[in-house]
This record gives sequence, structure tokens and C-alpha cells, in this order.
Amino acid sequence: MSIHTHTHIYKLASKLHVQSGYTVIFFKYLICKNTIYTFIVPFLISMLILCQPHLLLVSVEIFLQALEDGLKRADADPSVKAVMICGENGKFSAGADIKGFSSPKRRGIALGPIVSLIERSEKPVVAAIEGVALGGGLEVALGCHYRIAHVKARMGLPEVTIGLLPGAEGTQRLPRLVGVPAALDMITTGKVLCLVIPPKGVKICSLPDVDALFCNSIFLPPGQPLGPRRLSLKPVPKLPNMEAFLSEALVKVKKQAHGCLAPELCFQAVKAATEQPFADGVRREQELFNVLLTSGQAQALQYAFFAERAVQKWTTPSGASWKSASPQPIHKAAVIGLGTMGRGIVTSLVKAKIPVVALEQDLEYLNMGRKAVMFLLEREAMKMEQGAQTLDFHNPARLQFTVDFDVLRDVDLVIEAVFENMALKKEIFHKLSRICKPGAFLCTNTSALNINEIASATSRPQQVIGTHFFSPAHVMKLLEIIYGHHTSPTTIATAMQLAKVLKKVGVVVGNCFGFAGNRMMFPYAQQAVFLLEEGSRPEAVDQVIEDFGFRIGPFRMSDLAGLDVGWRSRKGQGLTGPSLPPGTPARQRHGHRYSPLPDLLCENGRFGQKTGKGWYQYEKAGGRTAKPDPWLHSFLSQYRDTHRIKTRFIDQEEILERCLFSLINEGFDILAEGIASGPEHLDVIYINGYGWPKHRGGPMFYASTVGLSRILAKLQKYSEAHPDVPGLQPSAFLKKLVAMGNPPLKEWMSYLSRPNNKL
Ligand SMILES: CCCCCCC[C@H](O)CC(=O)SCCNC(=O)CCNC(=O)[C@H](O)C(C)(C)COP(=O)([O-])OP(=O)([O-])OC[C@H]1O[C@@H](n2cnc3c(N)ncnc32)[C@H](O)[C@@H]1OP(=O)([O-])[O-]
Repeated sequence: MSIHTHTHIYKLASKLHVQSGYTVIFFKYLICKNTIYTFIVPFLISMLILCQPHLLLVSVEIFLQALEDGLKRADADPSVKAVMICGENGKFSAGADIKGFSSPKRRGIALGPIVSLIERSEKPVVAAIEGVALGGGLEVALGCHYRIAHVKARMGLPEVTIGLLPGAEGTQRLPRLVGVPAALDMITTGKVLCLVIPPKGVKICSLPDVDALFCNSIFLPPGQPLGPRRLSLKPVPKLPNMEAFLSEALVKVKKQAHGCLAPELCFQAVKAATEQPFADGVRREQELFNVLLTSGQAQALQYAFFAERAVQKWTTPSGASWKSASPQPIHKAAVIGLGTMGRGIVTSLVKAKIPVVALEQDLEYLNMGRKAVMFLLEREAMKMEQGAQTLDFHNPARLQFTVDFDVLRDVDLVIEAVFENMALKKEIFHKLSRICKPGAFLCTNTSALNINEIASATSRPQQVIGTHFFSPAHVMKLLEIIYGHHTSPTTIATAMQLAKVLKKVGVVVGNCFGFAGNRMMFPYAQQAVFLLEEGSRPEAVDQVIEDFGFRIGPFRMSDLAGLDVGWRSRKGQGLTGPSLPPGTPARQRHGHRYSPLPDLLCENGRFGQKTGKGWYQYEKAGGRTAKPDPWLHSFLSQYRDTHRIKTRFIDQEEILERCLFSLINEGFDILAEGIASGPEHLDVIYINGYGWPKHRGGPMFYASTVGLSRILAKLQKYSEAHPDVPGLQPSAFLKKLVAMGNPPLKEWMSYLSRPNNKL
């Protein structure tokens, strides 16, 4: 077979430069004068497409067998001078088919021996990397004697992100190629590296160069042994302080893992490479791989991977869907309100290279907002190579600040991010619907308010949509997208496209108070406060939730976000403050249990970090180190005495179950009402917006692993003990699923009669 595909698109690099500054993989060129045997590695290695002359689709077993047979044939055929492994359709390989890991049949199939076979080949084997080389794909490349890469190729070992480790000898070869620090960084974080800017000394070849190189055959002269090109034979590069380096690295890995097993086991596998000969290291890698494969966390993380992709395919109960709706292009956007959320949203848009107009109500607020946005952008630019030039945020055509609504005439999309005040939002939307061009989309960044009511203030309700960003908006990945009664499919598709451009995960949900995310958060936060009333402490509750894997417990979170935010909302709802009817019992609202504790803290000026005091005490106003506060402990005792609440010891199990099961319970109601079209939507929301530990797969996935009968039984027990707490009364949908014999999560929605949007 002669090589007539691909070569013209490769730019050859002598070194691969890695974004974080170190230079790692040494690329040598393989160029072959005569005949080259070409393998096409398909996008996922579970299929093989042999390029010429016809296409053939085969399974992983056949692919691995074909690779083995092909290598043997190439070795035996004297007319073949070298073997080239490349991808099809511009992609080298995305690694193993993740779905295959849940199949017991597939688990037995090993890629490692094939990689070894490649490495043992007597003829030079080269990986020609274009597009992505991930996971098993990169491990195949590591088994080759040479790697050449397209300048835009992206490479990585992302197994850790799906709860595994590189199981085809990658944890043993990569440290030998790039050294321990770089290998550990790649393998324990799963980061994907790209060349971005060719570093000094990298040779970029043009098409004629490639041809010339082919003719000149610059790889090892024929007959010279390939030994030095076989990574398994190379020693791991030594570090003067390897032991100290490894113990420090382990501390860092553990700190970032938040209970996720894979990073630490990835570390152990790389450590084995530093301590043991190659073959023993491979055995250790296999042992650790099997631990992870059966840990449960791998299933959760792989579920999360597919859930994130499934939510892109949105549908609504009225039948609108991603299939038939086309997004409109957004050439220019506007943001109204430069408070915490607005600043983050402007930053996000600038980072996505969408020209933005930022509007405030007066010059004083505008100047404050401008300063804050510039600060954020400077910081973001510093994180990016060539950031400042790329973002170009000093250019008024890219970012304009104004107090004049008329400037919004030509924008394609507006995101309003003012206070959570319905009257104010309606006034703004009324104005926007008069000023903006007819095709412009009007988005509201609200965390709870009724989209239909906001839309009613405009003459174009079909172009009004909720876009709920999460703070800090330029960092958090979630964008909850809320359609109202009249929102058109094009508007939903445009908001989803915007999420993608902003590098966020958009999740489409229906309209109800708090939408999906916050609505599930209310019973969780409520339980946390009830637990304090009954005898617990903020630090005990936070500890249990953080041990579960959340980055931050409910009280630390509340201090960070500011207690005044919820206070303002509760005052608006008439639950506290001057609009509360006289004679309302302190611990009851509308016949249900209510805790005035957060209101009392606010009345004491304790708004959280910003005031230096909240559920915890801080070193100063704006401080970040939470310390248990004796004042709060005695305040809680007095409160219990005042309300004659008997203090009791509350164990960790009860804390966890009451907080999480009430949240999950609300999730079942949300599904039953058609507010979210599937459990994976709620899981993606919780993982990306609320810090739910990904290795637990999201709340609904977690519920499926705990067992719905157990959750139901516990909710029944707690609701009997607290009959005045509606959040603990089991959802009818949960009861139905238990009665149907606990069907698997992917079947839940089929047990619903017609979904029905609440508002
Ligand atoms: C055989 C046993 C061997 C055991 C030895 C271990 C070997 C090795 O160490 C283990 C691995 O390789 S572990 C693997 C390590 N590799 C990884 O973890 C790579 C994970 N993948 C990615 O990072 C991204 O998908 C890409 C960057 C590849 C493409 O990004 P993009 O262009 O934004 O596109 P997109 O929207 O993201 O995906 C398009 C469609 O492809 C689907 N799909 C994708 N990859 C898949 C996979 N591996 N699998 C299955 N499906 C995969 C995806 O679901 C979607 O399907 P849909 O039905 O259309 O929704």
C-alpha cells in the first residue's frame, strides 16, 4: 500500500510544546521513501475502518485482531519498509468506547498487549496524529516508535475523568517519554494538550517539505536497531528529589479529588513506573485499573459523560426539539446590570469573542461595573497565552459601556441581569421590546422568577427566555435555560447555542418557582437549618456534606453567597419582615414548618463573609477562612430554649439523608411535572451548577444507586417525625417507581403519563 492519504495535511513538529510551559514529547519524523503500510485507527477504537479501497466496519475484537494480523504481515513482507497508524476523518482516535466498559464481555479485552506488539515490531511504526489522540488512542501512539502530529492535534489521557486510568500501559510509557512531573499532571488531571502556538525550535513543514522529507527518509537508517525508540526499554527520567516530589504530588492529588478514587490510583500507577521495572509496572496498572472499573465511581462518571451529551438533545413537552429548531447567529449582545452576575456574564461573552454592550442605570454604577469587568478580564487574559491581544477588550467595538438604552438598537441578544425584582424586570423588558430590533432575543438572568410574567411585559414573548447563570458567571459551567409558555423553539435553540459558544453546559427546563436547580435546593437548605434547630451545628452539617464530596457545605455556601440574598427574597414573598401579618407564629408559615434562623442572623447584621460573620466567623469583613463561632452556638441554645425545642444528638446518617433525600424527592416531583425532561437533566444541573460530586453521578443517579425503596422508606420515616415539613413527604412519582419494582434510571420517564408543564 502506498501512502497517498493524509500526508499533505500534516505539519511535522520536532517537539510538542505543552500549554503549561514544559516541553514534553519529542517527536521524530518517520518518513518513508518506498512503501508504507497504513492502518486507519477509527475515531473510537471499537471500530475499524480500513481506508482503501473500501470501507469496512468491525468490532473492537476484530479491530485488535486486524491490527495484530496486519503488524505481523507488515513485518513479514520485505516490500514494506514502515508502518503508519493514522486516523480517519481527521481524527486519530478518541480511545476506547466508553460504553464498552459496562459490558462484562468487553472488560476482558486488553489493548495493552497490542500496544506492546506495535512496540516490538521490527519495522518502524509511526503514529500520525491529527485531530484528537485521547486515552487508548494516545496509548497506541505511545507504543509507536515515532509520533508526528498536526499542529492542531489535541492529545491527552482523560481516563481519570471517567473514573479510570490509562489501562493500556500508558501510565508506564508516558513517564518514560515526558518525565514524571508532566506525566503525573496529564494522567491525574486528564487535561488535553494542544500545540496552540508552535514553540521555538519546532519545525513546521509545508507541503513541499513533507514531500522532500519523504524522499530523504530522515528516520533511523534502515537496519539500525529500533531499541532506542521503544519506550518500555527506556528508564524513567530521574529527579534529584523524586521521593519528596511524589509525596507533595500525592497531597495535591488527594486535595483536589474530593473523594474521587481515580486521581489517587492514577498517581499510584505512575509511582509504580518510578519504582518497578516496566513489566511489573504494567501488572500494577492492571490491578489498579480493575479496582477502578468495579468501584462504582467509574459508572457514575461515565453516566455523567453521556448525560452531559444527552441534554444537548433537548425537547419540551409541547414537542419542540433540537432536531427541528435552528439557532440564530449572535453577532452582538448586550448585558443590563453590572452587579456580580452581570460582570461575570460580560466577561464570559468577551472571552467567547462576542461583541458586548454593557449597560448600567447611571454613571456611578457604570464606572463601578466597568472597573470590575476590566479587573476580571485582565485576570482572565493573564491566564491565557496571548490573552490580552486575543480578547482585545479595550477595543470599543468589542466591549462598550453605556447608560443609554438606545445603543441596544442593533444587538441580536440582550441578557438582563438586574436585581431579582419583578417590577424592575418588567419595566426593563417593556423598554427593551420597544427599543431592540424585531429579531432580537431577550434573556433574563433570574434564579427563580416567573418567565411568563416577565415576557408579558413585551410585545415578543416568543423571543423571551430565562438564562440562569451561576456565580461566578465567567467560571461556572452551568446555564439553566428556561422556556416560558410562548418561548419559540428558535429562541431555545439560540440560547443553547449561546451556552455552547460560552463553553457552558446548557440545560433546558420548564418554568416554575426556582426552576429545576434552585427548586431542589430549597428543601435541602431548609433541612440543613431544621437540623440546627434540632441540635446540630453548621460545622457538623457542612462536614457531612463535604465528606460526601460537595466542594462546600450549605452553611459555608450561604456565607459565601450572602445571607441577605435569601432574606430579600423571603421579604419579597412576605415570609418575613414588615409584610408578615401580625400574629404569624415564629416557626410556621402557611401551616408548614418555617425556620426564622436565617432571618434572625440577618437582623443581627450577619450576612456572611461580606460582613465577617454569618453561620461562621471570619478574620475580617470579606475574609474567607470560616471558623466555628461560639456566639452562634450560644445563640442557637437560646433559640432552642425560647422555642422549647429539645436538643438531641443528630448523627451523620440523618444529616446526609435529610439533606440529600429531600433534594432528590423534589427532583422526582420536577420530573413528574415535566419541568425537566429526564433525570440526566437534573444530574447535569447539579454537577455543573451546585458542586454535586461528579463521581456520584448527580442526585438522581445517586438515588438509583442507593435504591429507590430505601429512599422512600427513609423519607416516610422522616416525614412521620416531621409531618409539618412538606419536603419530606415522598413524591407520588417516587412511590410509583418503587411500586413498579425499581426500574433502572433510563426507564423512569416511561412510567409517567403525559408530562405537563406546571405554569
Ligand atoms: C477496549 C478495552 C481496553 C481497555 C484498556 C484501556 C484503554 C484506555 O486506557 C481506556 C480509554 O481509552 S477510555 C476513553 C478515553 N477517551 C475519552 O475519555 C474521550 C472522551 N471523548 C471526548 O473527550 C470528546 O467526545 C471528543 C473530544 C472525542 C469529541 O468531542 P466533541 O467533538 O465535542 O463531540 P462529543 O459530543 O463529545 O462526542 C460526539 C459523540 O461521540 C461520543 N463519544 C465521544 N467519545 C466517546 C468514547 N470514548 N466512547 C464512546 N462514545 C464517545 C459522544 O457520546 C457523542 O455521542 P452522541 O451520540 O453524538 O451524543
